[in-house]
Parts: sequence; structure tokens; C-alpha cells
Amino acid sequence: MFRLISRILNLSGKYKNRIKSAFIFAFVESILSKMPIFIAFTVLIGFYEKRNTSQTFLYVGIGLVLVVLLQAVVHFLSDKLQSAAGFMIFADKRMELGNHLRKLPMGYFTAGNLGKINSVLSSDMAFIEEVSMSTIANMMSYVLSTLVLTIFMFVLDYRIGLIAVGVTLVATLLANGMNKMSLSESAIRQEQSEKLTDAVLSFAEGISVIKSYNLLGENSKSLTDNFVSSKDTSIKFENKITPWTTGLNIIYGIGITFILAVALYLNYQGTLGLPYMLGLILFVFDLFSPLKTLYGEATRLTVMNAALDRIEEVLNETELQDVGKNHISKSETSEPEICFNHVKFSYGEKEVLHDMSFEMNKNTMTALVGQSGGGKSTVANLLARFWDVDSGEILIRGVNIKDVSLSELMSEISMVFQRVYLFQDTIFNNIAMGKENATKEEVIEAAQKARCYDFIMALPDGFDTMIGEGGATLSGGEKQRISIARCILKDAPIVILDEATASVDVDNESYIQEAISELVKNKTLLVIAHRLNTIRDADNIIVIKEGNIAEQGTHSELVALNGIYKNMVELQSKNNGVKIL
Ligand SMILES: Nc1ncnc2c1ncn2[C@@H]1O[C@H](COP(=O)(O)OP(=O)(O)OP(=O)(O)O)[C@@H](O)[C@H]1O
Repeated sequence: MFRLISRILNLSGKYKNRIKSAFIFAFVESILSKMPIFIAFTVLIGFYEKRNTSQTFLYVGIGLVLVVLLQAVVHFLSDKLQSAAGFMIFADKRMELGNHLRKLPMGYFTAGNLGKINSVLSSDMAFIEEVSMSTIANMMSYVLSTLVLTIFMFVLDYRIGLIAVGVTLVATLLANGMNKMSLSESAIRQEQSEKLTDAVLSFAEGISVIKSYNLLGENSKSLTDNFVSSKDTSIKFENKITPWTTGLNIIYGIGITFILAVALYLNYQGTLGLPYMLGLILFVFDLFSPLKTLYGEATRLTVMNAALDRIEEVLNETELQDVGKNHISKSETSEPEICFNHVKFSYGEKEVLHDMSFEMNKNTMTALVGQSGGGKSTVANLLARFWDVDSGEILIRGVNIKDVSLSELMSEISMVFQRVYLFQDTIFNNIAMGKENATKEEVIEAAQKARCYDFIMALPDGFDTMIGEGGATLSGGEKQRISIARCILKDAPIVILDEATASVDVDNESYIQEAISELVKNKTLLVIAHRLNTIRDADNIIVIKEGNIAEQGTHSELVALNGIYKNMVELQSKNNGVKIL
């Protein structure tokens, strides 16, 4: 428990003192809560010794009212300090985590970690922020109450005090065992909860495919299997914990009975006076109840511990190094615009780019073509530093991209992906996010250039139209053009196009081609192309095969080479009836 408190305090940063004060108030409150029993005990002794007068009762009355009032004030202060603290700490933590996630390599997000991120951001953080402060303050007060009462037992009779300590120690040993078990079980429960989140996400994301291929039964089975496993894991957990809590209750019961029996025996022997024995009877039932509640809530502590482990695990993921202090020259240089210099890259163990070198000059178009899985997208992703190269270097205007800040690198590059993501926001804001402080005129101009102005104005709210989650209310081609408008506004000198027009209809394709022509004017362009007719005029076509450059040159040079490219062209001409040669 103390380890957990110190973990929470470490996490709490600038709110540390606030929480410490809350704990101190909780401590005072726990002492105050025992005061009425002490007062009752004093009155009892007064009765026995015939010392009570009417004044005694007046003082007792005033004392009790004061204690109750003071307890209410202290409770209010402790509550006020601790209740908001959890939310404050985790508002900051969420920002920190958001910032951290932004700096993680893309590989982290594609390696099945979405369920974990989701659990951490929603359930783990929500659980800790809501219950951590009050639970810990309660725990502290339970421990302290037991301590105060045990000391009182010693005051009454040291032998009874020793029994109380003995019972507490046995209960603590048992509770430790229970905590260990509960900790390992809560890891299993969390793993199951992550699986469930993954299953729900994948079901929701793939719902259209699932429906169109009539896979509903099959896929909802995997979802229901996960629901069933979650239920089973929780029941198993409860079944495992019950014997421990029952054991603890038995120990407390035996402890209380033993203390009472010893007290009666000592009174019988004449070594414990009647008022002390009566006082003891007053106290003994209260003695272990705080500990009982504490261990009853121990599972919450283990869940909290496990949740903290996961939060830390995500926070400890290695970020992409963003320490570059160098700058990419904005003016003309003699260096090529982009240079891949002996680049090697692996996803995990699998090397997918082997010693790749090529150059791109300013305002030229380079096309990457080749078989699926050859490494074209990987080349583009490395240029944007979604991952870092294993060896070799990538230079923009002679500067290694690792030596500049990620934000400076991003200001150099615009990317148009095949899969467009639009935010749940207005069309205006979706375009405006391309440039900081973009004016209305600039946004409208970009929309006109990207050939989306007309369809936007035809919408009921024009630029103020809200786009549903993932841009659901627009067609694929319209979403694509909005994303191109965003890039036009960004006006970065380097543009990466990833098969941007592969999945839209002919009408949309011509609009998109027009939008792209606007976007790439006076830009250095890297195109990942599948359809060779769109890159016929490229300044350099690079044929990538199994992570190596197999051929490169202009269209006519490569056709003359009579190699892979020529084969691809012939195949596409035959299959699509499009004349490329
Ligand atoms: N995130 C990833 N994790 C592990 N392996 C990956 C990842 N992304 C791609 N790969 C693998 O790296 C290799 C190159 O993939 P890449 O996507 O770069 O090829 P590509 O030429 O762009 O293919 P396509 O034309 O089908 O898009 C492939 O074998 C692919 O399976």
C-alpha cells in the first residue's frame, strides 16, 4: 500500500502538496472519529469512580458537539483537497500521454497496441482519477485508526495490546498473500480487457466489410467469445478471492473472541478493573473493522497498481528522438532536394529495404513502382520519419532529417494518403488545420484549387458543415479532395502521393487529378504509383523489387531497357486496355 501511495505521489507532480495535505486531514479525521469512544470511556470510568457531576455531562456534551463539528470541517477539507486532485493530475497526465503518443514511431501503433492505448486512456486513467485519491485517503485512515486503537489497547492492558498486534500481523500476512494473487489475476483480467477492446475496435472498423461478406455471425462470434472470456475471467477472480476474504474474517473473529476471553479472565483474576474491561468491550469490536475494510478493498489497490503499471508502460515506450537543432535551408542549395544514402530498414527482424540509394532534384517528380510488398510505402514513411532508418541516412537539401526537429521536417512535407482521415469537425477546420492561423480567404482559395469549393457550397452549411466520424457523410473522392485542399494550404515544398486516386470513380478521378496538379505545382513530388499511365511523365521512375532498386530512369529509358518496368507496362496495357507505351 505504501508503495502505491508513493507511486501516486510521484505521479502527482505539482499537486503533491495538495495530496499530502489531504492525507494529513484524513489522519486527523480518523483520530476525531474515535474521540466519541474515548469520551464514552472517560464517562464510564467517572461513573465507576463516582466522579461524574452535572458539569461533567455539560463538558461531555460540548466536547461531543465540538468533535462532530470539527470532524465535519476536516472531512470537508480533506474531501475538497483530494477529490479534484485526481482529475487535475490525470488531466495533465492525459496531455502528457497525448504528447508522448505523438512522438512514438508509427510502428508502435501498427503493432497491435491500439487496444492498450484505448484501455490506458479510457478505463485505466478514469479508474485511477476517480477512485485513487479517496481510496488512498480511506486506506491511510483505516491503518491509522487501527494504530490508534491498538495503542489504546496497550494503555488498557499490555497483554491485550500484544494479542491485538499478533492478530493484526497474522491478518497482514494473509492479506499479503491475497494481494499477490490478486495482482497476478488483475494482470490476466487486464489482458482480457485489452483483447476485448481490440475485438470491439476491429468489429466496429470492419463492420462494412463484415456485412458485405455476410461475416456477421462469424465475427460477432469472436466478439461474443471475448465477452464470455471477460465474464469468465471476472468470475474466476471473484472465486479465487473469496477464500482469502473469508480467511481474514475468521481471523478477525477469532482475534476478537480471544481478546474478550482474556479480558474476562484478567478481570476474574482481578488484574483488569471493571471499567477497563467495559472500555475494552466498547473498543474491541471497532478494533479490526478498519483493517477488515482495508483488506476488503485490497483488490481495488491491486487493480490500481496494475493500471499504473500499464500507464507507465506506455509512457516508457521509447520516443522517436526529436533533438535535432539543425535547420533545412529554405533557399537554393547545390544539394539534391532529397537523397537516400545507403538506407537499410527492418520491421522488427525482417529487413525490407537493403542499402537503398537515390536522389530527387528540386521540383521534379519521382515515381516508385514495383511489385506489392516491395517497399514503396516504406520509402515514403522513412522520408516522413514515421520510422527511423537502421543505417544510412536520408537528407533533405543536404541535412540529415534526424538532425532537424520533427515539426520542421513535417513543415517540409505534405502527404496525400489513399485512406483519408477527416476529423469530426467542420469542413473549414479540416482544411484550415493545414496552416496555422489560416485566414478564411486562404481556406476558400485552397478549396477552389482542390476542386472542392462547389460541392462544399452545395452543402446546407457550406464550409461550416460538420463532418461525421471519419468523414462518413462525404464520398471517398470528396474526402480526398478536402485532404488535398489541406495540403495545398500547407504549401510544403515536398509532396508524397500514396496511390491517391486508386479507389475512386472516373468522375472523381478527373477532379482529383486536377486538384493534385494544383498541389504539385513547383513541388518536389514522390509518387507511389500502381497505375503506370499516371507517372509516364515522371522525371525518374524507380522500380523497387524486394527492397532493392531494380531499375531506374525515365519512362522511355526504362522501356528501352526491356526489363521489369517494360513487363509491367505491357501487362497493365493488356489488362486495362490503356495504352501506356
Ligand atoms: N508496420 C509493418 N510491420 C511489419 N511489416 C511491415 C509493416 N509495413 C509493411 N511491412 C512489410 O514490409 C514490406 C514492404 O511493405 P511496403 O508496404 O513498403 O510495400 P509496398 O511496396 O508499398 O506494397 P504495396 O504496393 O502493396 O502497398 C512488406 O513485406 C510488408 O509486409
